[in-house]
Amino acid sequence: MGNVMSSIIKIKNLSKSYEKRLILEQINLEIESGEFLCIIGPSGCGKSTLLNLMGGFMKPDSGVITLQDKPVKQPSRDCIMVFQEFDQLFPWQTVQQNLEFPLKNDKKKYAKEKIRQLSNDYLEMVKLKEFSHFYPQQLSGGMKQRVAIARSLVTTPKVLLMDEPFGSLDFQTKSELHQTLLEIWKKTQTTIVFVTHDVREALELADRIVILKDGVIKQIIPNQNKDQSEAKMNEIIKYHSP
Ligand SMILES: Nc1ncnc2c1ncn2[C@@H]1O[C@H](COP(=O)(O)OP(=O)(O)OP(=O)(O)O)[C@@H](O)[C@H]1O
Repeated sequence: MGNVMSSIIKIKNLSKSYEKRLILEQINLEIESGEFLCIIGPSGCGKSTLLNLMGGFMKPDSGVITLQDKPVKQPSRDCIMVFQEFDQLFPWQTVQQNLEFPLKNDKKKYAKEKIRQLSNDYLEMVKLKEFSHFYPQQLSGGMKQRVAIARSLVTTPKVLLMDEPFGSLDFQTKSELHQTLLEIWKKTQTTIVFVTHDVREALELADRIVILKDGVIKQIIPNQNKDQSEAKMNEIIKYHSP
């Protein structure tokens, strides 16, 4: 028989408003363990709000989100967020020190050698081994984002939440990062929830694409075969555009 899939995140009847303006209305969604899910939708439709709720950075007005069947009440090491801004790195620390920081503070109390080994492994995964002694200000935007991804994953969270992480990068850098991210995702089997307003980016990356609009999920489009044809693009744009 086929795989038994299990949901790692369950969102039930979730609503959220800001100052009486309803942003998300009765959202229901289950995210499978190991899945790469993209959320797309027009600007201001509540994508970041939904991601922040999943990460425990804010509370819903009603409804519930569970991570491995436990209600999400606050941010946790199991569910890490990567933002669009590059300046999440500590400027006074080298690339390697930035990567080792979360490991040194992890409740697993890694030995020194293990910390070095893990940081080296992840630097290799994001192809930045030769830059381990560089400081963030010596790196390009794309490189900083590679470090941010490595730092988020080095403590092996269950879920990675990414809020338009490549939004301000050029096309070439973006495609390189897509490849790196897909490689790491396959290797680590982390569940990834990725917010973007770029249809092509969603088609390149996602197993499933959630289209959010007017406070509700308009459609969920399967994309296991990463079909980037014009027909598929149009299928999404049909729901996505105003
Ligand atoms: N803290 C807040 N207080 C009041 N309104 C807010 C707050 N945060 C977001 N909003 C509003 O809620 C709506 C949804 O915002 P959100 O950032 O979730 O949208 P988004 O889909 O991520 O947008 P974008 O694609 O432009 O980043 C927007 O209209 C925004 O102005």
